[in-house]
Amino acid sequence: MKELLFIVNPAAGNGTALGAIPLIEQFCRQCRFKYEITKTQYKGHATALAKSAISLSYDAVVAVGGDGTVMEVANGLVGSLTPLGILPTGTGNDLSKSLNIPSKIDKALSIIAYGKPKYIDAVSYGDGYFFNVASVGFDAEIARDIQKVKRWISGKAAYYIAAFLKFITYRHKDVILEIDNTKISAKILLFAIANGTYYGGGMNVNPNGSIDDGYIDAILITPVPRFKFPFLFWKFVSGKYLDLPYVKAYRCKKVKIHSNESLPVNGDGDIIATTPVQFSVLNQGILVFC
Ligand SMILES: Nc1ncnc2c1ncn2[C@@H]1O[C@H](COP(=O)(O)OP(=O)(O)OP(=O)(O)O)[C@@H](O)[C@H]1O
Repeated sequence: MKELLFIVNPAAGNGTALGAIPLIEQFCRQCRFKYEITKTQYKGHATALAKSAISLSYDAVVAVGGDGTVMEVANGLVGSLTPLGILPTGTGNDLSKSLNIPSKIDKALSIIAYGKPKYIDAVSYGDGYFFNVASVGFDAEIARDIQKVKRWISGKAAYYIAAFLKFITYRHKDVILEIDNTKISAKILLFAIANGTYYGGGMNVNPNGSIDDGYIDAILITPVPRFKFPFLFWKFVSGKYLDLPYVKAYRCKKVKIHSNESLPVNGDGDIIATTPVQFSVLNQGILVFC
């Protein structure tokens, strides 16, 4: 008989995660699983809850929420033998998309109930780990500004408004990148450090990436004329942009980013740091049902 712990973020997906609780209970009763459901009370709580669950030998600790919740739970489990389960009930759910976890709750629950966990890589940024995609530049500034927009508007509309405002106001940034042993000075539209493939609500940033190969894909996008944005945006969303003259991709183990200006760093949809920042890949960092 399986024993599962569900960590539910009541704030995720405008209440979608909370709405999943009756389905979780019904599913676990039908499968005759032992289960516990606990709700987070504050930002960061999920990491503490997951950490203290490691010694209790659950068959899985399940993050019920969006990318932020998953990152917090995963940070509590990284390096342990306790597998992570994911019920994608947030606004973005990009890591789930990178891992092919279905968005329907009953199907995602079946993967945890009947699937086998596999190792994926984690990427350290000093204070913790991210598991999908980090970035600096255009999209990281949107991730920062979205918090202000959310005071007035919730959900995806907040993202579209923050993105539109950034499109009008963005100034390209000067950075120095150290990608393994190669040093590059560049002006960037954005620079992505990708472990998974999808981010920003389903954009295919890293079409050739693999989340379990022991490598990071570093993707440098240099300035693009503003009038070309709409055309390139479509290419970016569909993952058909790596051969454009503005784009260079590197497969590596370590990345450092320096800049004169302190720049926000987005990791799995949240601001996790500011520059300077250093990333390194941890191969087989966490077990996940996917
Ligand atoms: N009880 C809580 N109250 C408020 N915020 C919380 C609570 N528990 C966790 N959080 C925070 O909620 C944030 C959003 O969570 P998550 O990303 O899972 O949901 P989301 O709906 O996908 O949000 P986003 O719009 O960021 O994608 C996380 O940064 C997390 O730290």
